[in-house]
Amino acid sequence: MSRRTIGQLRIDHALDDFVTQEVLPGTGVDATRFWTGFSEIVATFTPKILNALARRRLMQQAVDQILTSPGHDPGDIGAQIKTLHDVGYIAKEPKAFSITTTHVDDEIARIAGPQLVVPVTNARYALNAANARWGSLYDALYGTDAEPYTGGCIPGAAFDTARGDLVIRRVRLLLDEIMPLARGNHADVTRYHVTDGGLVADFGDGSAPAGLRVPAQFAGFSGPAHAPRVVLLRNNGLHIELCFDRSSAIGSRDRAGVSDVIAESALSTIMDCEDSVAAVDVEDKILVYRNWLGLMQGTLTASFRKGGRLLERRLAPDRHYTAPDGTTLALPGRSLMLIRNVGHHMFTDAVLDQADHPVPEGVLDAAITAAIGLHDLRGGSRTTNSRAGSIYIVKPKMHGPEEVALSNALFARVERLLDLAPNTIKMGIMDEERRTSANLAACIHAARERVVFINTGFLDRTGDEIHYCMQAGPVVRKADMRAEPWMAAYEQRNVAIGLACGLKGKAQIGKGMWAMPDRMADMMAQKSAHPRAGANTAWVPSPTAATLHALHYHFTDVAAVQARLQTVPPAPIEPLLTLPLARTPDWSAAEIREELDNNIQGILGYVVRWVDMGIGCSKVPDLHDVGLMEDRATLRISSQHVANWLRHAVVSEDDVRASMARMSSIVDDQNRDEAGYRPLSRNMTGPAFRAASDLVFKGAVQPNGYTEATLHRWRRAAKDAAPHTRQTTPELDRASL
Ligand SMILES: CC(=O)SCCNC(=O)CCNC(=O)[C@H](O)C(C)(C)COP(=O)(O)OP(=O)(O)OC[C@H]1O[C@@H](n2cnc3c(N)ncnc32)[C@H](O)[C@@H]1OP(=O)(O)O
Ligand SMILES: O=CC(=O)O
Ligand SMILES: [Mg+2]
Repeated sequence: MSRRTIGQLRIDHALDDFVTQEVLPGTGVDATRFWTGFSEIVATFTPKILNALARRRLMQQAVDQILTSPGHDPGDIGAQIKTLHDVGYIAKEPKAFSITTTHVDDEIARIAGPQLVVPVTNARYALNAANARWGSLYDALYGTDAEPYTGGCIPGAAFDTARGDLVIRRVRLLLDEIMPLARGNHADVTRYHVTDGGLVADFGDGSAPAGLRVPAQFAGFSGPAHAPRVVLLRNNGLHIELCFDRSSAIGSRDRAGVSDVIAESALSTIMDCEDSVAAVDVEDKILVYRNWLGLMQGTLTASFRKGGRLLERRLAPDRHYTAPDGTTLALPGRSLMLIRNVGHHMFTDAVLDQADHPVPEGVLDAAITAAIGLHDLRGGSRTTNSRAGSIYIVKPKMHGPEEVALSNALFARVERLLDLAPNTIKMGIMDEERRTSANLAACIHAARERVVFINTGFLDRTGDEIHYCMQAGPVVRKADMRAEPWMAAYEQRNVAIGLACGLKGKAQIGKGMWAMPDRMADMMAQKSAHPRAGANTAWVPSPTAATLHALHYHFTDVAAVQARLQTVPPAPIEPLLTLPLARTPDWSAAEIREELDNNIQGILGYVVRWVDMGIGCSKVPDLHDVGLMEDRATLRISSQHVANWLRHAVVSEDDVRASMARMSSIVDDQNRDEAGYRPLSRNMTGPAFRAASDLVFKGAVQPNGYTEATLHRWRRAAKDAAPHTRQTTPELDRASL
């Protein structure tokens, strides 16, 4: 790896070339200034980050001491809280305050709706996610189990007319509920048209035409007023398009000629450089940054073959309509994009410091992803991302207010490097570590001028909870975790503290991921709870899930819910700190084996694709064949769970090894059609298997139970052994045609 020396740093040549030749031109920042400034930032922030990591270790040591001290009663929360205050785990609460963040886009501050997350390394998926601002309700209902229909939907099968009719009826009923006519039903309409700036529905039976019950829900149209191609409706700030085409297969069978109903879906998307990607070296980091650059310049494309056809995907244009008053109305064609950087605990050898040590990766991410954001801010992009002039960075895995303050200082320093006005770089704070939940108001206070979201990342949060009580005793089964007192307190407090800190109307209060991408009926039943709990966004794993989850925000006016909740105080801290320990473990041998197999199968199924193929987010079928979204956070939970049960002898090392052997065959079977897959059961000394072993057998001593160090080490070993095992890149997509 050849390097260029600038200031105190030695920068990988490929990264330097990428930054100098691709990122910086057009930003007004020259390369020497960028790298020299970056070198100063590294010199300032590396010791601070190392201190923060040392403090995490000291904190866990103090916790271990508390939890294992003779006579310690895990049920005595009062005593624990006192000690946690003494060791500084619980910080001083700030006085009442309101955040002062400005220049926030409507998608974050004012409109409630789904947030999509996508691995930014996959250009095809990333483009799909950006374009998921708009999605077909017909397709989402027809193509999933959200609309129960005994016939099912078989991918690739001929169109099932009965199922299609059911979907169309369902959508009309939805419209009757959220955008009703003043009289009659949408199902009976034979023609929609625009007269005198209002929407008119004819019924074709001689009865009088009807307008909308709430005429202001008519937001615009395109095409001729007497026969629009599109009618645009709006409810709770979210739009729905009725599309008309009597010559299309669907429209020709429809009384009113409706060919599709398109819902505004993913209002925002998190382009992820963190837990859903496998980026272990400079080559991978450049792929991450190059895709983000393509998104911020509006030039990213991906070519691939689908259904026998060659497709090229690019960013969707904005959408234009005639407003009811005759003026032109433009709506964004794409999700508002945020970028999730890595946490403070990651280091990258893409750049080495004066002691030849890898530099903090979060510092590199902050500088480069913000520099890339300049293309959007300075008008150098073919498409616009932030209309409010902000760059949105999501910062994960911060432990407590000092670490938020550290990120805040880092962002401020990057702003100076890039000549940005203070607080142009906004911060999303993942509430996903225990010390952040316990001090949430202080965390928000530490970034009060730039915070744009708090979000319950319950997956990492569960992993951290298990790691926290590693020494205290065996934890409950994974599926029982959600019923533990800490979880309810965590979710309620996040909303209540967010509202108390003035996030309403300025920022997002978000809920976590739906991790069963194929179970859309279950998602529809359960995720409606998120807006009802006062969250103005919640994570979804796919564009289809975004379109369906958007419906929840039509039924619940989150602004009204938040106004109501504003007087509800946060739950006390005691339940939040109640450990999820199995009080009198009485699991049968079969239950223990089932729990172990379930965890090991998830670990192996995810890790083999990560390490051997560089795929950071996978849908892994569980033992009941339910596809689960697995990423590094779900891996953290499973590996910590096994490590905890090993630590407390619920399972033995032999049990774990036997489970790993059994589950290897199952995972091999699940991947039998995957090109280039190397069976685990025939490769038990290979890097994937060894990574999985390290994750469980060394899990108790991994700082905070993080999986990154182990995954990176073994992925690098796999790449060294077989350098062709690359993750999907646009180039490879093209090459594989
Ligand atoms: C705890 C946390 O940190 S959670 C955050 C990290 N998690 C994520 O980012 C989840 C992202 N989701 C994903 O990566 C995927 O949805 C998976 C891996 C879970 C499932 O992927 P697949 O098995 O390929 O999905 P499936 O076959 O059902 O659908 C594929 C199609 O959906 C699209 N798609 C699926 N997920 C996404 C997504 N998140 N964004 C954009 N498009 C997506 C694909 O582009 C593809 O469409 P295309 O063929 O037109 O390009
Ligand atoms: O990042 C999200 C989580 O749940 O963890
Ligand atoms: Mg997380």
